[in-house]
Amino acid sequence: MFRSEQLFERAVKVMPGGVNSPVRAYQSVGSTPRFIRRADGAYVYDVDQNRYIDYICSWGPMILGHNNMKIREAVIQASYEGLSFGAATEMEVNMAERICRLVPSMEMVRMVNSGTEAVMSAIRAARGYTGRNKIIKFEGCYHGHSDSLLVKAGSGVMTAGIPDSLGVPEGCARDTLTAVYNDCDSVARLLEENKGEVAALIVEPVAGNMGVVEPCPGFLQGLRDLCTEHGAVLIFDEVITGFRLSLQGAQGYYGITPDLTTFGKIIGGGMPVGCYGGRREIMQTIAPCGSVYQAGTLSGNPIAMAAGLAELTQLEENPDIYLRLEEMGNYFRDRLRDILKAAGKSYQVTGVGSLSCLFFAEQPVLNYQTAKTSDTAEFARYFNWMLDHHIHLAPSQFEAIFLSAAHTKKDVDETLDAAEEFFRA
Ligand SMILES: Cc1ncc(COP(=O)(O)O)c(C=O)c1O
Ligand SMILES: N[C@H](C=O)CCC(=O)O
Repeated sequence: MFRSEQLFERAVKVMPGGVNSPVRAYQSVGSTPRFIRRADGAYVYDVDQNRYIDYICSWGPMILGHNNMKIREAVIQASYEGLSFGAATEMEVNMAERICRLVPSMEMVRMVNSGTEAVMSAIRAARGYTGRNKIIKFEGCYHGHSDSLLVKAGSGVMTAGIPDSLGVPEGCARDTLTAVYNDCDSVARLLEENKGEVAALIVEPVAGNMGVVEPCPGFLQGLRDLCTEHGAVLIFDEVITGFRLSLQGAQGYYGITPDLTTFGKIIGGGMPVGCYGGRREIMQTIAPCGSVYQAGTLSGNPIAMAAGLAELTQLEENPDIYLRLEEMGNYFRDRLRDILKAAGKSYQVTGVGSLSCLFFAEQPVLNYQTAKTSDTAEFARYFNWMLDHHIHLAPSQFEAIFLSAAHTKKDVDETLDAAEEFFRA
């Protein structure tokens, strides 16, 4: 028996599903999770000494590749000074200044410890600022696991087919309205029907949790206009797209300015971090400036700030990384489309920059409903074939394929050769 299997046997006895986050459990692909011992560059290595080309990249933060030397050194150096102080530090000022300088819509920021916390806090700020309760989110978008956002959510909840989680009181979900991604009319209708009651509209500017679904031309601008017209706060959840599509995230890439933005794991270089920020007048409602309460014992943790700053510094100093990722992403998607065509398959390849997805769906994927037409059994077969060929994909049809600056053309070709063999077979 392999060591991963042995560990999984032990894990399921003491952890729900054997994991600390549901998507890792491989339930929807019917195999055993590989237990990862270490990672370097574009590769992860499991406890059975197998090397895999990794396209999870810790769900985004490893944009520079795993075990980046400068991030590792920054973490080691910071650790000599102490692991946590629960007090103000210079490092967190540096981080806040950096984010505000790089992302013009961020006039003020507050650091937190995860994407979930960032989004939950941004929603609270928007409610406090507007004095309204209702929010609009999109079916299939995932914004972490806070109560009011576990409504028709993507990611693990979509994979497990439980989009409305048990344990969320009816009252928490009642104020969450859901619209159809890429459909501004569905948003306009909700805003009209709930006139003067909607505090915020939250969107993943590129949806990355129902597979990858790009915004149609005009969609994000339409949301901007509708929010302005109805006095609702526009929140871009850039936990996946932030510092990935560009140094200014998706908002820079598409040229749309939200009122608030959430960032997550990528600003921690792999450490548990998130932040929310945006317009000064909204952020000044946060305690101790204002009466919207939000706090965190470990927020702005010095080790996490050091790691994040080392990551952002490298991205800022090497802007060609984004050009390379875009080129590599286009190459990956184009060659995959050619492979499918040659195999007579009409599956959908989507994506932008370093984010891609292969939907086992026959029709174009524009939203949650069309994403759900995917043949998930066929995806599972593909996933396991790729895993057997040492390619580490996200174990769900409804997650993204992440490229990093460490992936070479050889890695991508090796991956696509395995895919080609699968479709030929
Ligand atoms: C767009 C988006 N928002 C929020 C979250 C929640 O972040 P976390 O898992 O760090 O709580 C995630 C990922 O999980 C995400 O992809
Ligand atoms: N889709 C999620 C992150 O973006 C997957 C990570 C998780 O929930 O463990």
